[in-house]
Amino acid sequence: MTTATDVPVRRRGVLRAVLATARGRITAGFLLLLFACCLLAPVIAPADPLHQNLQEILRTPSGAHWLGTDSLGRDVLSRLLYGGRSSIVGILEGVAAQLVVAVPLGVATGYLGGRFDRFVMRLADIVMSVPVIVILLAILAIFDHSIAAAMITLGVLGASGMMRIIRGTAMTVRQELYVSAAELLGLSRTQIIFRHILPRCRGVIIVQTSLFAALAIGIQTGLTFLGLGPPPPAATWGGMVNEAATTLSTQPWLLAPSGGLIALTVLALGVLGDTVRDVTAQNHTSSGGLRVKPARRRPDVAQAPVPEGTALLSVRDLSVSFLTPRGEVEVLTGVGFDLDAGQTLGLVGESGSGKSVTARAVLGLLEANGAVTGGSVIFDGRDLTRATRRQLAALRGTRIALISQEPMVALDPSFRIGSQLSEIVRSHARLSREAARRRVLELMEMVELPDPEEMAKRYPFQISGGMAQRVAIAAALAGSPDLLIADEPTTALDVTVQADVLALLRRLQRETGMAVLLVTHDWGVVADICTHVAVMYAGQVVEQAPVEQVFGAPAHPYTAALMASSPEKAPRRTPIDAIAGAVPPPGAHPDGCRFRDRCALSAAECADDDIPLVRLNEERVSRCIRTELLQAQP
Ligand SMILES: Nc1ncnc2c1ncn2[C@@H]1O[C@H](COP(=O)(O)OP(=O)(O)OP(=O)(O)O)[C@@H](O)[C@H]1O
Repeated sequence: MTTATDVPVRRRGVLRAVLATARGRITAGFLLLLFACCLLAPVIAPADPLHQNLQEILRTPSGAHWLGTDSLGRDVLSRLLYGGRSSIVGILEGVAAQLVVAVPLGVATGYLGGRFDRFVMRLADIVMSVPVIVILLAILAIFDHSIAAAMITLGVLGASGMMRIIRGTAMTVRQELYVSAAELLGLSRTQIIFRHILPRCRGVIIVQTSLFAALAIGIQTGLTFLGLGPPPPAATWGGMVNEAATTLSTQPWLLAPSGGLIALTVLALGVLGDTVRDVTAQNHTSSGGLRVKPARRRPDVAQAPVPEGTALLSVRDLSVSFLTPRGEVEVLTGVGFDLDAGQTLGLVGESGSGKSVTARAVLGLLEANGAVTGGSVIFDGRDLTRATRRQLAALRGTRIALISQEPMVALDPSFRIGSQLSEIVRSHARLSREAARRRVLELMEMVELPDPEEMAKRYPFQISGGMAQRVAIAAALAGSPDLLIADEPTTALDVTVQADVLALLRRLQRETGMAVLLVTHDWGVVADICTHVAVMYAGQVVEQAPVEQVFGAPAHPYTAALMASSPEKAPRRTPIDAIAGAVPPPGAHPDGCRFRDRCALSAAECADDDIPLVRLNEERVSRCIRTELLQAQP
């Protein structure tokens, strides 16, 4: 789900997420310290880097010379610090040149495409074929050994690689639905580039920049080592390595400070780049830089309508947080429910109550800025919150399948439906082409697609939304899952088609005996196919019970209000009884009962403490202390 707030979330999130990892903190800290020390060299260096003392040549570290002295008795630490200044300035010049060329061109070619893209790409091909070292040597000769000129040239020549990568990312983002929506809403190209494309490219830009910086240090050191940089006695890291090499047999220590510092700097830049890549990649199982707390057990919470241990899916005390510009916000708090084979549990609630996040957390598919911070998701006896990415990937599609609101998004428009289904079928079982074809036709029949043979030959854009949802259901069934998670599977469909798809889901569930977790905000859908319902409000389950009991008499004022506001319940031509106010955003919930500000039955004690789930009967729980009052109402 992409919200209007996503862009700033990502902008602030990368730095925080990098710093939340140990390697991010260590490498960023080391580089910052190095940069600060080098830039402050005139203030902190213990000696003049050019001052020679022939009485004290080739000394090992001592109190007077922390890193020893070189063959002319100069203080190695001071020379390293001063040499670092020119290295850093050179790197910054190269990085700046690379960014100035690569970012605008990469974003523009990826987003605009067309002739401009083709022209720039051909130019990039030519630049990439140029031998960089020859050009650098020529530049150094022309510009009198100017490292700045060499680094700027390196930045410009290296920009074509970075530009290609940014272009690829921009092309992907261009195809996202929210970018199309922004275009339809009339945002200008510049606005779209700055609001949507650039923030998504930020990760790759940082990664490429740190890799380029590492490369630039290597090349700069090589050039100064060969004496192609500033002439002696100027302090440069490469020059120091050169000096150390000449005295290697008499004083091997001399190589350690310069060689070690160069190696550490290159390593730190590489690791920092990797860390940025890891936190910005859509690594759905990463903690997104959030600290995972052990499950908080609340002994007073009676949230197990099905006895613990027997349910196929048992979500216990699940908490999920996201990193946002306002810091870490808890979006789910102690969510719990059970779902057994053959049951269909409807997760209902207003927009923003946490239904989709719950479904994604069960699948281990939270966005990179989110993480499960407590609780467990026990599926068939295994805690999925502790499963590795590989284990989760092995479960998804086989034992747990997902169908979403937008079936078309899951179908690749460039392949025929039959071939896409066949690929999925063959990923689950080793089947010959012919056996896979038969299985595809069988699945298509199962989901009641008319004329499967003919349908298999069609492309996704040649079928309707309802048909596409049936194809998506067939794909989900290919692995014979035990649990099907359906996130608003009928919301995008025509009303008549909705009924058909629901009937299909009901029949398939009856025949296969799978459990279904259905996210919806439609009570009609709940009444139609659910056996149980869990009502969510502001990141908590406020009531869970079998559907008949909920429809008989809601046991939470929110359930009652939600049902009353349902369009299906309202008599024709009467206004819908909408719930006043809105779901409080995560992080801004009132104390005590989260619904109390909107609740007609709210009393002073509702604000006192967190309201626990109270067991009303064997199969029913409610997070309300005034349930009797509600049920006494006509
Ligand atoms: N990646 C994210 N970063 C920050 N906040 C998020 C993220 N994803 C979801 N949220 C927040 O979590 C809350 C619950 O979102 P969720 O999508 O689960 O609601 P929902 O009940 O499914 O609503 P809807 O029916 O509109 O999809 C919302 O306040 C949403 O803004």
